[in-house]
Amino acid sequence: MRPIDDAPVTRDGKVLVLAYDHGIEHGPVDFDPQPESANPEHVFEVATHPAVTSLAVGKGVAEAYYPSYEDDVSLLAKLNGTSNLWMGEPDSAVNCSVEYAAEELGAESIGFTVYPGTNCEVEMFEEFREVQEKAREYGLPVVMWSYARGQGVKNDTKDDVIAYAARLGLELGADVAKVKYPGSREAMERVNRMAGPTKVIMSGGSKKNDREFLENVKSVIDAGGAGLAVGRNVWQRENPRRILDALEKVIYEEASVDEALQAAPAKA
Ligand SMILES: O=P(O)(O)OC[C@H]1O[C@](O)(COP(=O)(O)O)[C@@H](O)[C@@H]1O
Repeated sequence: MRPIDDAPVTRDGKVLVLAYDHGIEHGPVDFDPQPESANPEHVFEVATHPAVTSLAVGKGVAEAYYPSYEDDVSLLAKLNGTSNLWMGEPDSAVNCSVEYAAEELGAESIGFTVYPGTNCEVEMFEEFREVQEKAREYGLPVVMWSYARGQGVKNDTKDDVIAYAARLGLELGADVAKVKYPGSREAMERVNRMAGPTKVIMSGGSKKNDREFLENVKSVIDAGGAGLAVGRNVWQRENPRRILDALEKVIYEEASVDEALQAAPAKA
């Protein structure tokens, strides 16, 4: 049984995960462009925007801040993560269980990173199996951060590699596969086909200008993708709610990029 369609973590079948696990994955450097983004409370406030279907954070941030927001934000518990200080083959430490996420944190969905192609792939696939099966017991949808990288991967932005990463989401039982943007609408259509019923969402990436960012999102939606998981392109902006207004138009209202930009003008 796939729990995604009825779950409160989608809106009209679409997905906008606000990602905020960067304190683990990248460290303080990501917060420097907008210092207030280092304060989880600021990002929880941003996550109350109606365009956001869930907020992805690790266990510690969830424990400290989610109790004040559980009525207004849907928690996606990110169960594994590794710091940028780690210099080994890509891997990710499991630092929270599905049981803890569901029973203690109040999570409504689960996030888990898998690096296909790493020398740690066997262990990561096995860890994902445990998480996926336990999440099924709790009826929680699973979002797989599917990032091909490691010694087996020559080019992690190649469309073929991204299509493979999305396919692995289907093969391993993810409800949603989060992949890098493959560069064009055509490439994204193939990525979607490979994933079957697994919803595919694009990873936001480093901060871009409004138009370039929204055009990438628009091509994902036009290609049949479900949406995106985005961190820096929202909370590294001075006015995160403005870009969320524009994303709301593009993702849920089939607006063009021009329409979305007009509805959320820079000097509103
Ligand atoms: O491993 P990478 O590519 O450096 O980025 C990982 C980060 O990107 C995300 O997947 C998405 O966030 P961004 O939109 O800021 O790229 C985060 O969840 C994660 O912390």
